[in-house]
Amino acid sequence: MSLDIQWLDATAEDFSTHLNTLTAWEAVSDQQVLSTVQSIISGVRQQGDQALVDYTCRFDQRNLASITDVCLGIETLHEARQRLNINDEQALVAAADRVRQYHEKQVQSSWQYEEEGVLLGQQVTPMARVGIYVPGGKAAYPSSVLMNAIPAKVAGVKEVIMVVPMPKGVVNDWVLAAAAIAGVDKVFTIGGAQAIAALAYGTESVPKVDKIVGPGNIYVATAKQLVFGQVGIDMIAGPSEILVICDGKTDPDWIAMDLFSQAEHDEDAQSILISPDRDFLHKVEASIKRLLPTMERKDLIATSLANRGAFIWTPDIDTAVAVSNQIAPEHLELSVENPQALLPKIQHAGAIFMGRYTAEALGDYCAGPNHVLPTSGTARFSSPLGVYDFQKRSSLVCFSAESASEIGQIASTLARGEGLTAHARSAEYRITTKE
Ligand SMILES: NC(=O)c1ccc[n+]([C@@H]2O[C@H](COP(=O)([O-])OP(=O)(O)OC[C@H]3O[C@@H](n4cnc5c(N)ncnc54)[C@H](O)[C@@H]3O)[C@@H](O)[C@H]2O)c1
Ligand SMILES: N[C@H](CO)Cc1c[nH]c[nH+]1
Ligand SMILES: [Zn+2]
Repeated sequence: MSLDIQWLDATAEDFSTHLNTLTAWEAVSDQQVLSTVQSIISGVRQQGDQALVDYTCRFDQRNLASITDVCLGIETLHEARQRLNINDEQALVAAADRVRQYHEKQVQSSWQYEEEGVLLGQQVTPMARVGIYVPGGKAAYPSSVLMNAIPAKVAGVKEVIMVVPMPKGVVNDWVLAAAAIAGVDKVFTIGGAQAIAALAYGTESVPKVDKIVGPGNIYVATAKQLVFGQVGIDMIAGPSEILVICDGKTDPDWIAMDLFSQAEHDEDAQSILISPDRDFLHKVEASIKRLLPTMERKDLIATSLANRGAFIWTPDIDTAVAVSNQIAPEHLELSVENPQALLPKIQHAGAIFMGRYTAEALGDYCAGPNHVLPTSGTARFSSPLGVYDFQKRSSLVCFSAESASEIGQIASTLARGEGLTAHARSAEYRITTKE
């Protein structure tokens, strides 16, 4: 099988240009996708359930009589769980337990403090109803059910509505069982932009939610970007990414398979290996050539590697880290002897996998941390999906008569400085003049 993958040299003059081309991915950059998504969103807003039925028949090749064919209640989820074999069910439960334990550490609590007649604080409350998008086009993702729903439930969200496309109407027991285990309240087997529009605006059957989280393809990402403001969103998650920094001493087959692990998600997934050892890069290339024909998704992997795969040679590990910081990858594997020593130098990465034994795939399923992570360089400013995404904060303010009088003077002065006399007088009513 022929292999088409870019080779880059970090010391070359045109390196940055190549790197920028390789790493650029933007949801709302494709005009055709944008106009398709806009028209789907307005279709759902105008025609509600009927539009959902029509789009789902068209895009997921389903034969639906009515919207009720895509609504699944809790009993259906539990029936799917019962159908799983015991080993598979136990693996899901074990993964869910690890994910829950990790996320319980993220819970933020309310706090208050008092100083001289003033009480100040922050009250933390869960969102009431959230929508989780679970991708289901090219593959089904029970692990994404756990990663999206568990933090919501740990945060205390009362109602978790899940949407997941079910191409050709093929029921995936894994996905439904994961929803049962994670405590999802309702499932609609719809996907793409139409599912996002339904959650954002509500239809006769799909309840409008406060926030939509979860990854998806370009239609999903574009739709999330367009409905933001109407509802909250977690992030715009693009195609999966892996960047491996290796000192050249890990088994090349392991690294080849780690690169495949993200390439097999999507034609636009990004898989990059950086090493200061040129011979090692060649060994990994040989491993890829040998192993690729053995892969079930060999064509998808080959396309992905050709589109956005790269071997990057750097003069040393520090330069490898600098290049990685420039890319800000979703997943960063530090396949080196002492990953702890590199940690302080890592500025941007969604998740950091430390040491030769820590395959990124463990993080995708059951390590504990969330696998919904910032992609496309957004790790520069955003973080993994977590309990904090489902909690919101209200400020608390309480003044005694004396403190209202004292601090009110400052408010009054500033309000008059802004020319806002109602503000000023509101504060002044509470100012008591001392005899
Ligand atoms: N970041 C993460 O945690 C994570 C986890 C799992 C998957 N992913 C990513 O999620 C993505 C999943 O994509 P997917 O396609 O498999 O599933 P998906 O569920 O995101 O998309 C499927 C839907 O796309 C819509 N669609 C497809 N073609 C269309 C067209 N021509 N016009 C209008 N709508 C169309 C359909 O409505 C369909 O239901 C991949 O990029 C994968 O890398 C990310
Ligand atoms: N690697 C994906 C996130 O980028 C998550 C996933 C789910 N299943 C397998 N992998
Ligand atoms: Zn993965």
